[in-house]
Amino acid sequence: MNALPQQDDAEPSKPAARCRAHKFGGSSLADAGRIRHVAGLMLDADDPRQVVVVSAMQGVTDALIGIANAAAEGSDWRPALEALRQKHLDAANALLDAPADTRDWLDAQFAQLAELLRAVGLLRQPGRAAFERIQGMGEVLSSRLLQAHLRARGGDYALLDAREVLVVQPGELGVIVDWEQSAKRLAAWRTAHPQARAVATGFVAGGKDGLPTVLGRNGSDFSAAIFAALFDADELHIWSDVDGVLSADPRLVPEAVSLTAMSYQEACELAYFGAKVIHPQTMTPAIARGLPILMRNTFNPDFPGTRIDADGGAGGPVKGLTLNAGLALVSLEGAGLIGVPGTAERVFAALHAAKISVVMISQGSSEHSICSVVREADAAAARDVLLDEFARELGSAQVQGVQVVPGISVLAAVGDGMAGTPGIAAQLFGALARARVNIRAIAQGASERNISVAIAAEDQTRALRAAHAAFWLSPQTVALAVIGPGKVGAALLDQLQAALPRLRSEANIDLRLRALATSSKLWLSEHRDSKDWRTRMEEAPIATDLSAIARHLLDTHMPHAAIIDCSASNAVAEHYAEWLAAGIHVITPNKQAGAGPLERYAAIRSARAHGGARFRYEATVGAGLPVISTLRDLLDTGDALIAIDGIFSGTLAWLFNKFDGSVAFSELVREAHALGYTEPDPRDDLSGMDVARKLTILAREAGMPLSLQDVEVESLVPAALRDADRDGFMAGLAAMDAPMLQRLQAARERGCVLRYVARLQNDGSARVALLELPNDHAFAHLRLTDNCVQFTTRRYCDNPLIVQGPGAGPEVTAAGVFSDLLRVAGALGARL
Ligand SMILES: NC(=O)C1=CN([C@@H]2O[C@H](COP(=O)(O)OP(=O)(O)OC[C@H]3O[C@@H](n4cnc5c(N)ncnc54)[C@H](O)[C@@H]3O)[C@@H](O)[C@H]2O)C=CC1
Ligand SMILES: N[C@@H](CC=O)C(=O)O
Repeated sequence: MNALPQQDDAEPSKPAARCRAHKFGGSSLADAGRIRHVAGLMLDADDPRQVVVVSAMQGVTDALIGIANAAAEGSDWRPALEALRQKHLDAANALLDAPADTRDWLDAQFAQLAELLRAVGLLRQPGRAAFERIQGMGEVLSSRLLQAHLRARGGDYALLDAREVLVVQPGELGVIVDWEQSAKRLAAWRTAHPQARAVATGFVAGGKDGLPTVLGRNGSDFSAAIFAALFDADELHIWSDVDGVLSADPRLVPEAVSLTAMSYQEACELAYFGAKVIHPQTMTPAIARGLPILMRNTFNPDFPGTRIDADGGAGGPVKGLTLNAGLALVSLEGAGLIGVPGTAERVFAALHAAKISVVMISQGSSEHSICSVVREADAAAARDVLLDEFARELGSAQVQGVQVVPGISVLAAVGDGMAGTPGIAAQLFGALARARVNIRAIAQGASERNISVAIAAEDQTRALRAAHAAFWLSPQTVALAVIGPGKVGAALLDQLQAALPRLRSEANIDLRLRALATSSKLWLSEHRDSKDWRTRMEEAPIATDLSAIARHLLDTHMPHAAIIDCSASNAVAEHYAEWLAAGIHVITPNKQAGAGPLERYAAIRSARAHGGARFRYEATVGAGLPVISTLRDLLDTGDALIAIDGIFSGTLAWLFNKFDGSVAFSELVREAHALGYTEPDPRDDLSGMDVARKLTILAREAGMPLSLQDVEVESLVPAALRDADRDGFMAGLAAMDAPMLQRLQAARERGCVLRYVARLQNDGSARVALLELPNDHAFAHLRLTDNCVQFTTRRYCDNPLIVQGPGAGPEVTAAGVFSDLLRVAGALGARL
C-alpha cells in the first residue's frame, strides 16, 4: 500500500494556514446538551482551518449492532430502531430552530436502514457489507446533527461523509488505508467544499469495492488520525470525559494524576495494557508525521490535558502504571527442557495455532520452566494444547507437567526514562514487597520501557497503589488504627491531625485514620471524612473485637497498614504477633509486650522478621527521649554494655523533685495523675513496676533474656492498698503520706535526697528502688519529670553516655510515638 503523504510543499514560500483536527467520542455527544457544548468549543477555537471527527452518540453503535443481530435472528428489531430514530429526532428538535430539513433527512436514513434490516431478516444473516453499513450509521447521523447545529449557530462547516473519501482494505493486522486514493478523493471533495471547517464521520470508510465499511475497534480515533494526516493538520485533539491520560486507573488509584506529556511509545505501552489512551494502531498516521496528539476533556476544556509526541516531555522514569486483569499463568516445567533449543518456539506455535494470545512471557535462564500469561478464558485450552504438544516429553518424564494458575493480573510500569536507569526494578519490587504482594512472574522488554509483573488478582489494587506511590506519582498511603485514645492517644491524634497536610505535601506520605478503639468502642471507616476524631469516637458503636481492626485495615487496599496501641493493656499486646505476621506495622508506648512473657516477646520479634512489618516501641522507655535507639546504636556499632543506671520514671522523678513535706504526698500523686504523668493505674508507678518494665525492655534490647520477675523491685505502695481496685487505691492514697514523710525526713537528716533509681548490670542483675542520694549527686539536680539514663559501656566506661530530659506527659510521649511512625513511613518510601 502506498505511503502516507508528507507535508504539503507545493508552495514553500507561503506558510499553510494552521489546521487542527479534533475528535469527539460518544460521551461528548451523548445528547443535545452535550452536542451544543461541543459546538460551542469548536466555534470558539481559534483554528484557521478545522476538521471535527465524531463518533456516534453514546450507546448508538451498540444499539445498532443489537438491532442487526436481532434482525438476523428473526427477532423484532423495530421498537429498538424506532427508539433510535426518536433519539435523533429529539436531538434535532432541541438543536435546530428550523429542523424540518434535518428531520426529513433523518427519516430518510432510518427508512433506508429499515429496508436493509428487513432484507437481513429475510436472509437470516447479515452479510459483512450490510452489517458494517448498519454498524457505521451512528456516525453518519451524529455528524449531520453537529454540522447542522454548527451552521445554525453561524459556523460555515461542510459535512464530510468518510464513506465517500477514505479508501481502505482489510489487512491481517487491521484496516489498511489507501493514502493515495484517499488523498485524491479528498482533494476532489475540497474543491466541491471550499469551507475552512468541516465535520467528518468517524469510524466509517469506503472499501475498495466501493461499499461502506468500518475501521474496527477504536475506529473513530483512527479516523481522526487519518483525517489529521490528510488535512495536513499540525495538531490532533482527542476529546473524551477525562483529564487526559492518567498515571493509573483512577477507579483503583484515586490519587492518579494527569500526565502532562508522554511519548508515542509510552502511550502505546500504556494502551496495550488497557489504559484509557488511544489505541496504538490509531496512532500510526500521527507517529509517521510526528503529529502531536492532545488528549483533552470536553467537560474541562481549560485543562491542557496530555500531549503525546515524539519527544514525550520531561517527567520521572515511570510515567504510568497499568493493570491487565482476568488472566492466568500457564507454565511448562521440566528438567528435560534445560538447554533444549526450540522449546519456546513449540510453546508459542502451539498457542498461536489455537489462536490463544499470549499477554506476557517469562523464562528463567535455567530454562527449567517457561511460563506464559494468557486470558483466563483461554487457560484450559492453553493447557490442553501444551499437554498435546509435549505429550512425548510428558510420557518420558522430561516434562513434569503443565500448571495453570487462574486469578492473575499483570501490573506494568511504563516510561521511556526507565531505559538505562538502574534501580527502577528494585524500586518496583521493593514497593510490592513492602505492600505484601507476591510476584509470580516478571518480564521486561529489551527496550526497558516496560516492566511487567504477574501477581494474584486479589492483590492488584494494593499493588497498584504501592507502585504508584513508589515512583512518586502519589503519596505513600498508610491505613492507620489507633487503639486507646486516652491521654497519650488523644495527644497523638491531635498531633497527627495538625501534621497531615504538611506530611502529604512535603514528605509524600498520606496517613489515613481508618480505625479507633477504646476498651468499649470501635470505629471503623472506609472513607476519608472531615470529622474530628473525637466526634467519630462519640458516634462509634459499642464493640471490642480487636481482630476486626486488622481485617478492616487489610481490606482497604492501601499499600501499608499500621496499628498504634496507646493503651496499657496486656490483652491488646496479645494481638501484636498476629498483626505483624499479617504485615501490619505495630507502634506503641505500651510496655506490656516489651516486658511481658519472654515467649510472647520472642513470638512478636519472629512475626516481625517473617511478616516484613516493623515493631517500634521507643516511647516505652523515656517517653519522647531517644533511649532505645541510643542503646541500639551503641550495640549495632560494636560497643558492649556494662551497666545502665538512671531515673526511669517521670512520675517518681516529679514526685520526689516536688515532695518537700509542705504538701501531702498523696496530693502530689493526684496532681501527677491529673497532669498525665502516671500510668492509667498510678500504682504501676508507685509499686516500681513501671520502672521494672522499662529496665526489662532495655535488658532485652541488649540481648539479655530478662523477665520482669528477675527484677528486684522496691514497692512504695502500702500493703493494705496493693489488692484494692484502682478507685479504692486512689481513695486510700493518704495512707502513703506518713511513711513517705518519714523517709524524706530520715534522708534529709543524712544530707540526702530521695530518688527512685534503676540499675541493670551486664551479669543480668536488675534492681529498682528508692534510694537516699547525696545532695551533690547528678540525680539530685534533675528537674520536674526529667529522666536520666546513663549507659556505661566499653567505649563509655569512665564517663557514661547520658540521655536526659522530660520522661513523662502525653505531649512528649505522643511525639515519641509519632517519630516511630515517621521512621516506619520513611522506610516505606516517604521523603523524610
Ligand atoms: N503518660 C505518659 O507519660 C506515658 C505513657 N506511656 C504509655 O502510654 C499508654 C497510654 O497511657 P495514657 O494515655 O496515659 O493512658 P489512658 O488511661 O489515658 O488511656 C488508655 C486508653 O486505652 C484504652 N484501653 C484500655 N484498655 C483497652 C483495651 N483492652 N482495648 C482497647 N483500648 C483500651 C482506654 O479506653 C483509654 O482510651 C500506656 O501504655 C502508658 O504506659 C508511655 C510513656 C509515657
Ligand atoms: N508513668 C510513666 C510514664 C512513662 O512511661 C512515668 O511516669 O514515667
